[in-house]
Amino acid sequence: MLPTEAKKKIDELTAELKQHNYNYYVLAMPTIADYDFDKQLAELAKLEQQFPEYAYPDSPTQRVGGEVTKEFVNVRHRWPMLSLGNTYNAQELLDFDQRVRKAIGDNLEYVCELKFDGLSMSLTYEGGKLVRAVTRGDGVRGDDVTTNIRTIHTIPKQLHTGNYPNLFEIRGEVFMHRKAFERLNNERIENGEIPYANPRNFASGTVKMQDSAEVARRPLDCFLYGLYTEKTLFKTHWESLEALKSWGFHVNNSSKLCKNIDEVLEFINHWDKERFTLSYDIDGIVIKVNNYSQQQELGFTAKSPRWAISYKYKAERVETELLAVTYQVGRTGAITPVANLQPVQLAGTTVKRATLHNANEIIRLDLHEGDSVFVEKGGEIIPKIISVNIDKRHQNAVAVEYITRCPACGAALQRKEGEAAHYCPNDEGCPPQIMGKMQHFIGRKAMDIEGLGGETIETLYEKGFIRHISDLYKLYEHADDLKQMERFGEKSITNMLAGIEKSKAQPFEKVLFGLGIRYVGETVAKKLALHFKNIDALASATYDQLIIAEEIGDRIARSIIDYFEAEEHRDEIEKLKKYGLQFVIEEKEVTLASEKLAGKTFIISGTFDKFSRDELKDIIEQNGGKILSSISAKLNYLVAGDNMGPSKLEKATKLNIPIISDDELMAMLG
Ligand SMILES: NC(=O)c1ccc[n+]([C@@H]2O[C@H](COP(=O)([O-])OP(=O)(O)OC[C@H]3O[C@@H](n4cnc5c(N)ncnc54)[C@H](O)[C@@H]3O)[C@@H](O)[C@H]2O)c1
Ligand SMILES: [Zn+2]
Repeated sequence: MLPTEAKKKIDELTAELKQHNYNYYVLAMPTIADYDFDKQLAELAKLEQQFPEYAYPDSPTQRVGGEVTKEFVNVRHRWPMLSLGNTYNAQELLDFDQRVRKAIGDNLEYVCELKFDGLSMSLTYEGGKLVRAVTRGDGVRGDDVTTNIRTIHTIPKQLHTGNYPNLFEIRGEVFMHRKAFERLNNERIENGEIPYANPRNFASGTVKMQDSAEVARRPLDCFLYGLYTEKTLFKTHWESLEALKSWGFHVNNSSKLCKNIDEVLEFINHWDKERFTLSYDIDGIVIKVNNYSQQQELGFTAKSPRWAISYKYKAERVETELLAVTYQVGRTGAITPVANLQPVQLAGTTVKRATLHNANEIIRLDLHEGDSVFVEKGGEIIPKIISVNIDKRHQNAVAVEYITRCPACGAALQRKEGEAAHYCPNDEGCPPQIMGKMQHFIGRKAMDIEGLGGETIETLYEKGFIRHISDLYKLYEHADDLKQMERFGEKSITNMLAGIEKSKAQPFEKVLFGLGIRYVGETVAKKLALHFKNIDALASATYDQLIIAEEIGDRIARSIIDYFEAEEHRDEIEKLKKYGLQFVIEEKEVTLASEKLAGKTFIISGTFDKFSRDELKDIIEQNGGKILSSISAKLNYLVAGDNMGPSKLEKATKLNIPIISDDELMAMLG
């Protein structure tokens, strides 16, 4: 290669890889597969070796890829947080083993660990208390995300007495279990938000949120895998892992001590198949030299330790043809472009469609009609188009152009500031939105109406029988007309009407979820119902009153206020009330355990290690106490846990209200 060519290529690759690092670490929305990223990085490293005069000192080959953000206080790491070299095949691993043995001799052991696919976190403990949690950032400095990390139940906030040093740092991986990911991602899809591609991105996006109440709603977990102390306490990594377990840390039990590289390869092969049985994603195996003094001898490169390496599993990928791009309109009006593909086998299933997320994705792929595309389904649950095979593009192929009007109702699409999705604004007149809302309402998790399915809703809508949710409850007036219709037997009509009648008994929380208020998923609806007890209290709640409720943050509070401001929503609720739906929570009979808190009022805020907020609330009420909905001079006690919002704290302090812990509350009960 000519030097001028090399320089151009180095410039290009450097710029491109930096952008990918930003997408991956800061936005948590990567646009290229890890495998391709690593291939490009290796290409750049090779060119830099041949033409060192053109290499940039801050090249992505020399630095950890992340950065610190402006939203958090940034903290310098006592020990830099590095990356890991990676390999994708056995030969590269054997080369690693050769290099290691050349440097330290043949007398060595390896520890093999699962490579959890999340984001690394550094935790500092002082006197057994968690004092700080910091992201890797650029490796030298990271973001202080302590309040968010405190919401993770498996991270101890206070260690039991033990023989741990007074000050130490421990590192691990924060991740999200696949089940939680699916549940929350489905909620996002239902709410018309853009889903995350995989649990890693979801976890990474969550840790960087400003709203700790929202973080608490998204269950994260953490495995710890590294101890850092001023004085070396143990001879080997394996011993330190054992100690971490005994101090109460969540250490993964699959790790294995291996005598040689053959045992390492065996471990890798074993987990290549077994990894799908885990409840979380791993993207490979980490291999570490066990002995600390040997680690020291091997040392570090600018970016990663020489005593460790990762073996990464490849995601399965196939090539197929793009048949057409179609557009779906969700119940919230969000438009989702979908790639319809020539059916192809991938990871054990037939793939016919892949999501394209939004207009940006089509631009990123530079998608043209009839393109041949690479589709992947690795840790990702939703198949995704990774890239286009440009070599196979037809001459004169036309670029795919995003629609400007709603495919269902023709309204001009809108795009909100800062959002990637386009919306159809015509929520009162756009058929898929109206039907989508009704389908959501009758669904199993909402009103669970027997004898009425999604397709029937479509037919009833098309025939003009229903326009709003409330119309379902006057359907019986049309029983005779319905029986005249094709495909509807007398029996099925009777069943359907009975199902609708029965749904009037569904509890308030289900009705509330069924209304389809943006961001009010199943869990949030439950919390709101418990807290506000009835729809009128919820509808008239102020912003301050809303964010006091458990798990309700800024975003949800605003959405609720918007919803109840709309007159058509209030009218609809009045109609549903008249039909006899439940808009008040069913009060459980409370048997008083004691009268010790009689006449006293409480507000519970923050998160607690030993109790959920609902449990504390029950305890207070069972002992005669009362829960208030907002901080005022009438309040006797604020029970505060971790992560209490600063505004609440300020208000309580101003009003001179005693702030007590859960332990102090228990002490009041004797
Ligand atoms: N697709 C993209 O756009 C894009 C962009 C940047 C980076 N990436 C991917 O990220 C990788 C680089 O990221 P990286 O620097 O975080 O390196 P890495 O993820 O390959 O390896 C280092 C990390 O592994 C994690 N880890 C998990 N389990 C571990 C264990 N048991 N012991 C020690 N560490 C463990 C730690 O968080 C550590 O920081 C690249 O190889 C690439 O695949 C992708
Ligand atoms: Zn429309």
